[in-house]
Amino acid sequence: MAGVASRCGVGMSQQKRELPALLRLDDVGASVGKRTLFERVSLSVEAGVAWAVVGPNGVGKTTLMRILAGVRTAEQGQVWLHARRLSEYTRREVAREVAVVPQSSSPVFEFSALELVLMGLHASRPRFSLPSSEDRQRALKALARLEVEELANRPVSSLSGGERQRVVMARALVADAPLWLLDEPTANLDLRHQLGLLEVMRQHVEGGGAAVAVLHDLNLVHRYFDRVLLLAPGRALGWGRPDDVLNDEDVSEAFELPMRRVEVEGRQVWLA
Ligand SMILES: Nc1ncnc2c1ncn2[C@@H]1O[C@H](COP(=O)(O)OP(=O)(O)OP(=O)(O)O)[C@@H](O)[C@H]1O
Repeated sequence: MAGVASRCGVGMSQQKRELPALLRLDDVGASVGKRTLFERVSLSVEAGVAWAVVGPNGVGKTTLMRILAGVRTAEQGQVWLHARRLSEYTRREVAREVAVVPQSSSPVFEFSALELVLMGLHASRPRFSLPSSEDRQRALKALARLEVEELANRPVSSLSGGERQRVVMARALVADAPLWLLDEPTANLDLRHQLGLLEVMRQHVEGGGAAVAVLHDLNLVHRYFDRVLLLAPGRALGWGRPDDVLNDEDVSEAFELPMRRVEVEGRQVWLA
């Protein structure tokens, strides 16, 4: 395996030098108790770029997303949002910059789908203000974009896993935050809706936003993501362009399973 540094050299700063980093990780590491999950991860999330985070169960993907969202402090290194340390922002300031789609969300209260989507607007509205009719139209449009408009008045607790996932994605869409953090956004979705959701993410990125998403399907990484971070138990194996980072040797090592990448009709496909 080549060293991490050689692959990190495929930094986006060389590719899109003109675009400022929204989020930057400097030598970031995380551990739980005495167990190191990963260390020395240094990368930039720039406008116009989608990053995927991949690796086996329990390797630290959600932990990393929590660090990027500012709800967990990294044991090592620094995270920068624009030019300031992420830790210096208030929660409300972070929410204006970062929209989060968590791995799974169980509603505590009986909100309707529309109310849940409207929560995406809270950070950019005066405190305790009621949503305007324009806000409601925006939220309905976001629900329609995710093909769940007809669920607007349904209690979120009554939705199926896949329906709820798309409603939560609509909340990110309406928030208008430049950076999206998506933790397994496709987990509960059938293939058509997985592709639809990733098209929505792509549109956000092409429009000058950025995204970081945890994914388990490596085939989708090649198709929808510009950069990937590959985590293995105890360390980050590499980060950079999917075609470089996701090689047979490193992917097999990370997942502790012999895996092979083949090309089918111009697409990269993984075989186990
Ligand atoms: N508060 C905690 N206390 C103890 N261990 C924790 C805590 N939070 C996370 N862990 C452990 O840290 C490891 C990484 O968890 P994390 O949720 O980041 O993994 P993941 O890569 O997202 O996994 P998955 O693919 O299963 O979602 C796991 O072994 C988890 O049990």
